[in-house]
Amino acid sequence: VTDEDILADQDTVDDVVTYGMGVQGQRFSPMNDLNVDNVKQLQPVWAFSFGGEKQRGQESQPLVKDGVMYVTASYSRVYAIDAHTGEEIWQYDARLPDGIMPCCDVINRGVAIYGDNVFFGTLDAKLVALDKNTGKVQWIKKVADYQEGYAITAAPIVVKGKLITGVSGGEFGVVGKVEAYDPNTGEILWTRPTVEGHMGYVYEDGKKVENGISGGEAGKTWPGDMWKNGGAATWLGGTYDPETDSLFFGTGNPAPWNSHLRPGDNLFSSSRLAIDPDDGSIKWHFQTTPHDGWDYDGVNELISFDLKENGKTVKAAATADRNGFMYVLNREDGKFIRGFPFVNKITWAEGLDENGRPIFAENGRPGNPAEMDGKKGEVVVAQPAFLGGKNWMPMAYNPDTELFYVPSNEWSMDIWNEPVSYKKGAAFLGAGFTIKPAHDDYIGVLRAMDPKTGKEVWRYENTAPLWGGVMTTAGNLVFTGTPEGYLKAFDAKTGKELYKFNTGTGIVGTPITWKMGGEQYVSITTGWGGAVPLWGGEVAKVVKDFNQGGTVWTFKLPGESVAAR
Ligand SMILES: O=C(O)c1cc(C(=O)O)c2c(n1)C(=O)C(=O)c1cc(C(=O)O)[nH]c1-2
Ligand SMILES: [Ca+2]
Repeated sequence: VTDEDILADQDTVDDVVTYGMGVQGQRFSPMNDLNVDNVKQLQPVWAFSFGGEKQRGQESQPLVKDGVMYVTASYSRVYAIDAHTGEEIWQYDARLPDGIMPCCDVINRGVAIYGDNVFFGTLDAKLVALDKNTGKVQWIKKVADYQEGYAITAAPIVVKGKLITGVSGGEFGVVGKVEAYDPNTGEILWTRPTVEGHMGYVYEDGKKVENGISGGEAGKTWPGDMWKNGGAATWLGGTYDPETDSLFFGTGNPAPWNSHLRPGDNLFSSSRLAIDPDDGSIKWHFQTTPHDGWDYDGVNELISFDLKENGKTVKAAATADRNGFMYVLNREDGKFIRGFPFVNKITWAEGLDENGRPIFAENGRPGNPAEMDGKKGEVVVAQPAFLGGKNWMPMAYNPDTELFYVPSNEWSMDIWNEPVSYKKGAAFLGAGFTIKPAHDDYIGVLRAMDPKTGKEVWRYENTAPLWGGVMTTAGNLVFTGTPEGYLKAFDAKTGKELYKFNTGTGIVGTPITWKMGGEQYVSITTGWGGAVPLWGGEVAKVVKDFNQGGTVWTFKLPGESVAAR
């Protein structure tokens, strides 16, 4: 796999070599062999079990290259599978220490591929390079200290010959960062901390050279020393826009959750960052939730697209935030074009100002314990819940319909603050919460959103929270999976449900499609898990009976039973 293969991924149908089905992350396939007229006939061709006794939370998006599928599973495992037959080629199991601390289940979202190697990040915060033909380890590199609470759950990406990763750990007061490594050797090339005050570095011939303090200096938007454990984890990885030569990484919650301990905007938490892939410099930032007090991590993917409006084409990008607002930005400079709610109710803000900054609602923030009995601050009911109007599960953009397909949820939480102080490797929250459904009969809403009007064009309501990614195609289709276990397909223009198939366990994975032997295939990982059953409060009671398991399913239209080799 070359840089050219990676940059062409959204247009080439024979393989899927990037997380996002293209570096811009649109998750759009130009194929229409499979379409609204024939999708009803879609049938499984094989299913591959991840096996093992401890499978859960399969959030991986598979990659496919030269008839081989590369997919990760929980507990930092990788499989290479013959994409024609579903037979295993090799398996790699990372040896994890006992003390790993992923906040939100033992998940992994996928591999990157470059040259003859596949790469992935582990729950003990390492990058691993494996020979794509044999699964043999090429190198292993420690990215951060898991004992401080660091982990890696995102798929890395390869941009301009560099392997780029984010880190998890916002709930433990780590310092978020984005880093680039040499894919051939595993040597670090640059590091960019995402909390104001920390120094970035580039490495020249093995020498560590200062490359500027993030935000210029410490203490501008943080009180005292709070920036030293400020969170802003880059835990969902990033996208890349070749036209502006920018990496787009989101940053998670500031630490601790209790916002009364850190008055100020707390840069660069709950933000989107445009980063120079050559040296890790920050080109611009857009903060969705300044002084976040609700765990509204700003990590959700920023998808580049051409916004055609008033006879002009703007290089735009859009993101649907945990905080309930969807944002359309100019991706050249990060300027706010427009923003609008994509969920039914937002309690913490009254709206956005002309720069996209939230207008905080009075009494929307959980209270300060210091103003109560010192043990627990005033409880507020906040919507969306911290699990978000949308969480990690990627949306998709279809340039034919010019709509975004957003997997979203409607729920609220009781949230309160408590005193807390930083202790290495311990949860750094200073908050408690209980999540509650917002409606009697559904939580999940797959919605088609128009980035020009901010209007919802169609919606599909799902009983359980939606926690899987979305894909759209030139066949006028939208695919996603449900925790109830169904792979579903909808008409991209109308939202009419056209297809469903019960995979037997809840889906929190992300579908892909590719062509092999002249036929269009669709694959998705299945296996219930992720943050909802762990942190979902009253929602977790509703979803606790979904079976776990772990399988990758592959589908195509009836025809030859096994594609021509
Ligand atoms: O701040 C962080 O470092 C961090 C990391 C992760 C993660 O790595 O999965 C999640 C979250 N936060 C988080 O707040 C969250 O709601 C969440 C849901 C999930 C999931 O995969 O279901 N991961 C994470
Ligand atoms: Ca978080």
